[in-house]
Amino acid sequence: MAPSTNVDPIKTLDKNGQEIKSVGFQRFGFDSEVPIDLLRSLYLRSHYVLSAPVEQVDNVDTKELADHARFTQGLNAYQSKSIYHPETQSISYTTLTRFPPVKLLPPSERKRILVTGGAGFVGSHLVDRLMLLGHEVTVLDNFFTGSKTTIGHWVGHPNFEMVRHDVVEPFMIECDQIYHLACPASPPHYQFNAIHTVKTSFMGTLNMLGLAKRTKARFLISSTSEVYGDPEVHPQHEDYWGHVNPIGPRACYDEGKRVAETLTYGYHRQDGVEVRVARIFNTYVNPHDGRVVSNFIVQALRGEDLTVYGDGKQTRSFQYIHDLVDGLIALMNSSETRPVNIGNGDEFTIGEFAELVREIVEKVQREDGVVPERRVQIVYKPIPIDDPQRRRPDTTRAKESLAWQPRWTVRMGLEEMVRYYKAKMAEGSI
Ligand SMILES: O=C(O)[C@H]1O[C@H](OP(=O)(O)OP(=O)(O)OC[C@H]2O[C@@H](n3ccc(=O)[nH]c3=O)[C@H](O)[C@@H]2O)[C@H](O)[C@@H](O)[C@@H]1O
Repeated sequence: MAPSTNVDPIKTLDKNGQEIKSVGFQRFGFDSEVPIDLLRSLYLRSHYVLSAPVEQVDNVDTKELADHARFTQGLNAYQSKSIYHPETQSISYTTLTRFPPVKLLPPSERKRILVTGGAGFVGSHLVDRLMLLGHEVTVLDNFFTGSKTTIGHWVGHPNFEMVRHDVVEPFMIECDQIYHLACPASPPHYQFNAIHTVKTSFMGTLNMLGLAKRTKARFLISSTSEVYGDPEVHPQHEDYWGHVNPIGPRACYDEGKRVAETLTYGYHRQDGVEVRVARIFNTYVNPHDGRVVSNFIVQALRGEDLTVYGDGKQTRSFQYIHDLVDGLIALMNSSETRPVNIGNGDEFTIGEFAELVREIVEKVQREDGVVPERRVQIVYKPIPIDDPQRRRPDTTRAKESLAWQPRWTVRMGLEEMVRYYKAKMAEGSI
């Protein structure tokens, strides 16, 4: 059952019109470069579901195959296709018997890397990269917002381990590096159980710092632009102390991350733990996330109106996941111990962003010959409490200390994301 090849694969061009064929780089003695096509082939891997009635499993809809082929471009040998049977609402999973090639590193270069929250959106993309680069990766996740399907394609690989574990409880393992990403990050998710969110930030970070201290592992925490709150300084530089409401509905996350940073520097000063602090700014995310990028794309693809909260004049600056993963790996392997903003400086009002998503979805639909029944509209809903009014990172420090700057414009990233969401919709998983 070979995927259709008579479709034009998507191509992403950089700011100079050159096709982007790989992500990552070699810096600070750590090689993080992998082909982008290989990464794309992983995204759809365990979701690679085709619809077919039970009796027709060998003859599935080629339109779905075409949508997948368009996104993944190749590497069919490593794809597995599960089958969804609509009439019985059941799924026949296919598990992988062959993994994509990973680098063979000498033991002296192969690191044992722990990724907490490794089944989340950022975590799973980081895990893909670290695995392809030949490291030994252990994922800890409680699967509250993360999902096994994001990293299922590595289960069984000799370099990979996945453990269901909540970081609020201690965890013992030997490791060289810890990427501590575990914490729900979407406002509806982190407000769902505010106390557990604070506990995750405090107890989780305490436990992982304790582990770093015992093993002498280098510790990187994913902090957030939310430590700046509703900022009075624009753009936000790392030296700005922030403007956070300590008792509002967002406080469980904002204050949680602030105390997590406090703990991190406590262990650094008192116990000499090697620490790295990444303050991550808005990043494109998975469907069902509840944040603005996924809401708008899914709404536009479904032909539903785009919901702008408030008057849409509040601003955000969006970065693509590959840039973020590049930034995290560069920071981990650099000698920078101060907090570093990782984000894209292209600032949009949410109203402008809604229009951009609508325009890009329309462009993709035109390319695919889809004629929507009507043009989706932009509708306005109440603004959430304490919603920050302006947000844009000052990334001077990342540029100077890590030689890092974003490669993906918002438009490039959005086009790829729309294609990805479309492929997932075609298989029925959105
Ligand atoms: O990524 C960040 O830097 C941080 O900010 C996010 O918070 P926020 O920027 O408010 O994320 P969204 O929920 O995506 O909202 C962005 C803006 O779009 C608006 N929005 C959101 C969703 C929607 O359907 N429509 C809409 O207009 C929100 O009101 C807000 O003004 C999250 O709290 C954190 O994941 C993260 O650490």
